[in-house]
Amino acid sequence: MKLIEVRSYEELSRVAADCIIDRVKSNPAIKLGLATGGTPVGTYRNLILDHEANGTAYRQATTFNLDEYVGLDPSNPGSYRYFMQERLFHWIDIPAGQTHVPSGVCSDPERECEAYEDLIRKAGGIDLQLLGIGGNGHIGFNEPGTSFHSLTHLVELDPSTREANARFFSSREEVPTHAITMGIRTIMDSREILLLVSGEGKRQALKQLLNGPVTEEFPASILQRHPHVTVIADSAALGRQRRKPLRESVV
Ligand SMILES: O=P(O)(O)OC[C@H]1O[C@](O)(CO)[C@@H](O)[C@@H]1O
Repeated sequence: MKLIEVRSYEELSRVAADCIIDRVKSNPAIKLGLATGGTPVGTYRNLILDHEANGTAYRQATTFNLDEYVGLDPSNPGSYRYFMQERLFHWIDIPAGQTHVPSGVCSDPERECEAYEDLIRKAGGIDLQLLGIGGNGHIGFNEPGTSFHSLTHLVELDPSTREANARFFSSREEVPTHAITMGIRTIMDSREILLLVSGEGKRQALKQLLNGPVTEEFPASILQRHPHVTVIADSAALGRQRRKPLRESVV
């Protein structure tokens, strides 16, 4: 894995956006895997600023989001479809039909999962997958114990994940109990992965990701086996201050 150490969340967001912009420019019909949560918000802000200032085009791009809460329709502000509309899709020139988020309100979740896998496969797979990491090592909504062979599936959320995501809802009880998520294998099949880690709260998870064993008890650890992963981590997550702006190393 390549590790890029940055000083701050702002720098992390700029570096991540620059990487995405670079890939979009060299492959305008790119298939992008996208993430939600607090971490990628600054990255999306930078993509929008760049689109406005430099006209980077997303007309030919296709996106696949990692996950969606079960029971929340796209008009619900807690849903990930709503999040993506507000934070990115509305502000760039990507056609709505080329943005994909699993449906949280389908009548048959199992079929929805299979259909989502099919969509990704028919698109030719994901070129670049953006990821955040949960404090317990989850990627997407793949909680500890998830099989490394899993494809898109229905999950019951860990209480710690519901607790961590309660900040996006008006009360803890409103956080859905289930979600549809790309599986670990779906994520690992991406040709390139960009993982963002920010803040003191992620320090332990980052340490385990970089130095721990590969185990299903810590889902993100499988990324050590992917041939093309870049981790961008800020000082707070690394637990050390950086005076110089950027440092790249192979870990
Ligand atoms: O960026 P955050 O809000 O810390 O979340 C980390 C991860 O947790 C999730 O929000 C799921 O709980 C992922 O979508 C995200 O990648």
